[in-house]
Amino acid sequence: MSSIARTIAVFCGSRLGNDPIYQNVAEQAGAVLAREGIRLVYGGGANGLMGVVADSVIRAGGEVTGVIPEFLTVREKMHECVSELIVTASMHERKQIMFARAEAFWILPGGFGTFDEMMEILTWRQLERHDKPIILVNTANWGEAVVAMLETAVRQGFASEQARALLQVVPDVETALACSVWQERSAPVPVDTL
Ligand SMILES: Nc1ncnc2c1ncn2[C@@H]1O[C@H](COP(=O)(O)O)[C@@H](O)[C@H]1O
Repeated sequence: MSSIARTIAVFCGSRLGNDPIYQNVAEQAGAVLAREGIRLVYGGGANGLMGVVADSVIRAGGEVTGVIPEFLTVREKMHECVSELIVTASMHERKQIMFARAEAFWILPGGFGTFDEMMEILTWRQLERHDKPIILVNTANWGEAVVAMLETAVRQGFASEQARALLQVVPDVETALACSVWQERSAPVPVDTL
């Protein structure tokens, strides 16, 4: 059975970026998730766009799960007001929990950490460890360079067109929502096989 995801992981920056348009999209993402009754799973911080998305969901009465490694609780200012906060022993445990709980992934503007999270979830899909939608919201074309990198790999013969197509690139959050269709599985991939 396919339906819109009930829990969506958002990967985005722990900084705000230098254009208010990035904060706007983070606020919109939170508002849309809350409006649709979709739980947000995210990195658990109060800083940057991560904090903006979480605050926006909370303000609109939605549900938020934050997942943060113990060593980042100070540096990324652990969010105190989320519905559920999971403090993990490591970054790997954080990623596994976010992966297991989410039924779709939205990539919003961010930096190196966001790129890492996107590439990992994308390569897990390339390796057929899951079939959850991965959607990059390309606000103000912020993702141009990362998409160009993927397309260069295809041109150079290091990746297939099919693998490139696993990342959906959309202009806005409403389109991301429409693409967040997930096929329910009776047996999800166990996270310890990743
Ligand atoms: N290597 C990493 N793996 C997973 N997550 C990471 C890594 N480095 C940083 N992060 C987290 O990603 C978000 C966003 O980071 P930005 O660099 O601001 O995009 C943040 O929670 C980092 O802890």
